[in-house]
Amino acid sequence: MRFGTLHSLAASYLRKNHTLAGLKKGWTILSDDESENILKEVIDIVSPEEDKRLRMSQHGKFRRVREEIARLKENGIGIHEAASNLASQHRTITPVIFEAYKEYEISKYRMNSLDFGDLAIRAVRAMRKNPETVYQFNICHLLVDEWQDTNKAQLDLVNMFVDAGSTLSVVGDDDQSLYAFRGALPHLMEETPSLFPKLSSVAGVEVVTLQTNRRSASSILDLACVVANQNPRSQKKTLIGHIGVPGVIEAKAFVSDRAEGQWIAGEVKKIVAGGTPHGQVAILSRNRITLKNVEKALISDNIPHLWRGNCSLIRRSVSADVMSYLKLAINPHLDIAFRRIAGRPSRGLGPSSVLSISQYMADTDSTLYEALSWFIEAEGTSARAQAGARSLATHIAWLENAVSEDLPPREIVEYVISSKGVNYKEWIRSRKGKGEGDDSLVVLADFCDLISMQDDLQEFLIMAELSANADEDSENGRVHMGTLHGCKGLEWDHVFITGMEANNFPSPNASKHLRRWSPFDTRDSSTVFEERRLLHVGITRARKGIVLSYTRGRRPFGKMVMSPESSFFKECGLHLPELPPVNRASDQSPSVE
Ligand SMILES: Nc1ncnc2c1ncn2[C@@H]1O[C@H](COP(=O)(O)OP(=O)(O)OP(=O)(O)O)[C@@H](O)[C@H]1O
Repeated sequence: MRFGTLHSLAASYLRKNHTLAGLKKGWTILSDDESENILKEVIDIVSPEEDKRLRMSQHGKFRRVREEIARLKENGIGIHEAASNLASQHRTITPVIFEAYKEYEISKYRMNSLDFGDLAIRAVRAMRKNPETVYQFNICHLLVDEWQDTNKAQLDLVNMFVDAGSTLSVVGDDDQSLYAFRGALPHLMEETPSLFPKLSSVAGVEVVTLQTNRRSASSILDLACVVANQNPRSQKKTLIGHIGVPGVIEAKAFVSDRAEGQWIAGEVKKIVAGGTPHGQVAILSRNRITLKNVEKALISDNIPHLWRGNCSLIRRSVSADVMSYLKLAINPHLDIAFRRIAGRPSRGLGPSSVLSISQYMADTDSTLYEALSWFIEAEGTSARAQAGARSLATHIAWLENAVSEDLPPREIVEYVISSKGVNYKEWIRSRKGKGEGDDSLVVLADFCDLISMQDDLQEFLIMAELSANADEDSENGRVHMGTLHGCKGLEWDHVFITGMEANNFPSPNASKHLRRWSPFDTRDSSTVFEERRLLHVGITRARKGIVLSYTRGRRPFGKMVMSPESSFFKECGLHLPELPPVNRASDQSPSVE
């Protein structure tokens, strides 16, 4: 039996069949930072000002192009399909976006690398051309959880196995579909029976509705159903509670975020004093920014807490440096990794040296690695830069050789960090307090510990990127803080949902955002359906108690912003206590509720 994500299934296929997918041995997955850096360079090449939708700040342009390319990939639209789309009468892609997409793909091709969005698309394309390869995995049954979050590219991947004779079970909940903005299809559960004609014609599709909930108290489930049933649906949602504890639902109103934070911190203390561990409490919000004051209150009250988010070991700067060396070891053409480590440790290769190496690379269509050899001999290269380039070239050659000789990953890392090789550790030590985190050496030790458990470098690099992209596990000894999007699949005894303001939740930007980014499935685009599903997910995380809180005046960025309460209170039939009239003094009061 094999376990994994659809991404990792596609990655395994590509490892086995890299040539069929147009990849060379040693291909690597780019981290999000690496893909972003490539895209930033692409933006400069493609004259985005020709697209009137892209007449905005540099950062705005970049974000928009990045998101449009991601959407195309999530919808299974590779560069070939994008070219057909551009040429068609009903095109949904603009010439500038297509050009950016193409340049981005060319850069990745040159670097023998893929981004996350490529995995399913590239595997499916190779499978379609070589159908016999689908049988390599010998999958007779496939079970996919969280099916409602599947995008078109992943659906195509699943379909390849189904077409090859595999049976399929999917588990999901349309009311927990939160990723339309990332390409998930909002009615996937409902439509699934019709999406697999092969299964329907052979054995039929059996739909099993799971209504018994063994997590939450009945009153909490009733509230969740009230929210879910506000959305149009073919069948009314009913959940039957099975745990025998009474649920507590509270709606709270505060004049200021400071008051809200202090109240929540006080409640957490009471809950913990009653014998519940910190790890059984979560404070969630539509946006991280509305949790700022809660965090301050938790810190002031010395309440241990944990932010969920992208803080994994793999994402730390030190790990990213060492990973770049490792990626270069198996793929010396990965320019983006090369650029990261050219000056880490510093070796006389400053930005201008890296720039001339890059220019040579662009002019001669070579890689940075090849350009390095040119740079060493080039006229005008300073002795210091020359020495730096020479030492770097020696290191890369050593690393390449180590991989071809199958040296264990731990020995390769040892070369990178120790004085017998790159001497990275010493450099990090010397940088303490000069831009590197104080705990960098600890992070480096943790990373080395992790690598010492690995046998296969390429597999490790692929899996490390995949796992760093996944959500982190919650830790039991700390109050969890995070966004509603990040809380899927988790559960706590007590949940606080803050920031229930009209200007925050439902997010006034949500429909605009969905309309812009879901050009392929616009059914939900002008609605708050997805925001309701988000609230539904938040409520169903709680076992025993849920608090929904509204704050009249917040200072998200220093300036006070006032807002009426979220329309969700009324929809839920929850009544808020009345607040005193607006007045500067009471708005600063820490304890008005
Ligand atoms: N048969 C059972 N008996 C007792 N407890 C159960 C049973 N099945 C599930 N549970 C408990 O119910 C809770 C929810 O289960 P689980 O996480 O599997 O549901 P889910 O449908 O995946 O939830 P969601 O998708 O909403 O996150 C868990 O605490 C789990 O331990």
